[in-house]
Amino acid sequence: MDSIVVTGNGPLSGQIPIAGAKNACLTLMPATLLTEEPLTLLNAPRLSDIRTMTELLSSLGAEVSALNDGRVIAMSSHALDNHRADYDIVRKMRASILVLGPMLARDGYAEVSLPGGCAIGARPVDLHLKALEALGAELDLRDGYVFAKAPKGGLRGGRVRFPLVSVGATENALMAATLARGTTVIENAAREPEIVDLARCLRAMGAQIEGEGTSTITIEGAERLGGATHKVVTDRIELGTYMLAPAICGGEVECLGGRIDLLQSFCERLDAAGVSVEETQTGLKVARRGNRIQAVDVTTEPYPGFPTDLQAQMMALLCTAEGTSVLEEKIFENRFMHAPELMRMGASIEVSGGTAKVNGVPALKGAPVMATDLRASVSLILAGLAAEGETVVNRVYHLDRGYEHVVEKLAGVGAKIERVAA
Ligand SMILES: CC(=O)N[C@H]1[C@@H](OP(=O)(O)OP(=O)(O)OC[C@H]2O[C@@H](n3ccc(=O)[nH]c3=O)[C@H](O)[C@@H]2O)O[C@H](CO)[C@@H](O)[C@@H]1O
Ligand SMILES: C=C(OP(=O)(O)O)C(=O)O
Repeated sequence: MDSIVVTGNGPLSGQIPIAGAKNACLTLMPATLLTEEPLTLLNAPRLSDIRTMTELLSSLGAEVSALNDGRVIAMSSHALDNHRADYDIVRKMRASILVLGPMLARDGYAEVSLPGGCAIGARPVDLHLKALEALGAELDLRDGYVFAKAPKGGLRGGRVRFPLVSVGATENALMAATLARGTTVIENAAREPEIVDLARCLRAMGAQIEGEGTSTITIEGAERLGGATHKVVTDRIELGTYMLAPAICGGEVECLGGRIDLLQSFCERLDAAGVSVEETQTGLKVARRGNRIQAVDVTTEPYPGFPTDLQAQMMALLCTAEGTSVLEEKIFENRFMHAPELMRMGASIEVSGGTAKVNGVPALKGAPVMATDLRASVSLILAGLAAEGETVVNRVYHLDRGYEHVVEKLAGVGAKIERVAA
C-alpha cells in the first residue's frame, strides 16, 4: 500500500485548482438512470469513488465513458439489463444506495444491497427507505438487500417528512419524485450545495422542482425526463481542505474556483481563528494573519452549518492554536479517529463522546500515522505540513476516494510532499 511522506517546510505560496465535487458527482451520476437519453457531466473529479460509481452503473447496463482525461463523464442508459446493485460494489461506497430511487422510479423495481456501517458511524438508510415508501414503494429487506417495487402505474407523489436532515435520503427522494405521478413535497430536506446542483441538473433534464436549497422541496412528477449536459459544482470540501494549508503553514494560497457562499460558516470560523479569506476574480485568497492561530470552538451541523467533512482538517489546524478549542461532532457518532493519530504527532486532545477538547501546543512533530477514513487522511497530511520533521501517512487508499492529485497540488504551492509506492 502506498504512503504519503510530508516534511514540514514553512510557508506556502501559489495557486491550487479546486475540482468538481465528489459528493455532487456521486448523486448526479445515478440521475442517468432516470432517462434513456444521454446525460453528460462536465468538471467531474478524477477519483476512485467516481470509478466505483462507473462500475456500478455499468453493472446495471448503463454506458459510462470518461472523456477528456476523466473531466467529462458521458452516460447513457437506454434500457437497464440488471436491476440489482450487488454487495461487492455497494460495500466499497455507501453512495451506491443512490441508484435505488432512480431505478425504482423508472422501471418500477430495484434490488440494492444494504450498505452497512462504516468507520465514521452506523449510517443506516432507514430514511431513504421511508421516503420511497411515502411515494408508494413496497419494500422487502432480505438477505442484506432491499427489494423495492413500485405500485401498478409507478410511484406516486406524496409527502416526505424527514425527522432528521439527511443528504443522501433527500437526494434519493428527489430523484424518485421526478418520475412519480403527481406532486411530492419533501420537508426538512437537506440544503447542501450538492442538493442544489442535483436539482439544477434534474431541471435541465426536464424535471419540475422548486425550493432546492431550502428545507421544503416541491416536485411535480413528469412522464419522462430527457438528456442534459451539466457542470458539476465546485468541491467545497476539497476547497476548505486546501484553504487550511496556508492557515496551518503560513504564507498565502489562492484556491482557484473557490467561493465563500459554499463555505460561509467555515469561513467565519477561520476568521475567528485569525485567517483571512479574500474573494478574488478567480477564487479565494487565504492567509494566516498572525504567527499563531487562535483557538475557536466548532460544532458540525447540516448545511449551512459547519460541515462534518471539514471537522478533521479543522482539528489539525487547531492542534497548534493558542488556547483550547472545543469541537462538537453532531452528524456522525464516531468521527474523531484522527485524534489519536494527531496525538502521536504531539497534539493534546481529549475526546469524550461527541466532543473533543484540543489544547493547542506550540508545534507538532512528524511521526508515522495511519489514515482511518477519507477526511482523517487529509487532516494528517495537513498536520504533517506544519510538523517538525517527517510524517508518513499510511493507508492512503482512503485519500484516493476524495482527493485527486493531492501531492501535485500541495507540492505546487511549495510543500515538501511525495507519494511512495509500497
Ligand atoms: C456521498 C455523500 O454525499 N456523502 C456525504 C453525505 O453522506 P450521507 O448522505 O450518507 O449523510 P446523511 O446526511 O444521510 O447523514 C446524516 C446523519 O443522518 C443519519 N441517517 C442518514 C440516513 C438514514 O437513512 N438514516 C440516518 O439515521 C446518518 O447516520 C448521519 O448521522 O452527507 C454527509 C453529511 O453532510 C457527508 O458527511 C458525506 O460526505
Ligand atoms: C464521508 C464521506 O463520504 P461518504 O459519504 O461517501 O462515505 C466524505 O466525503 O467525507
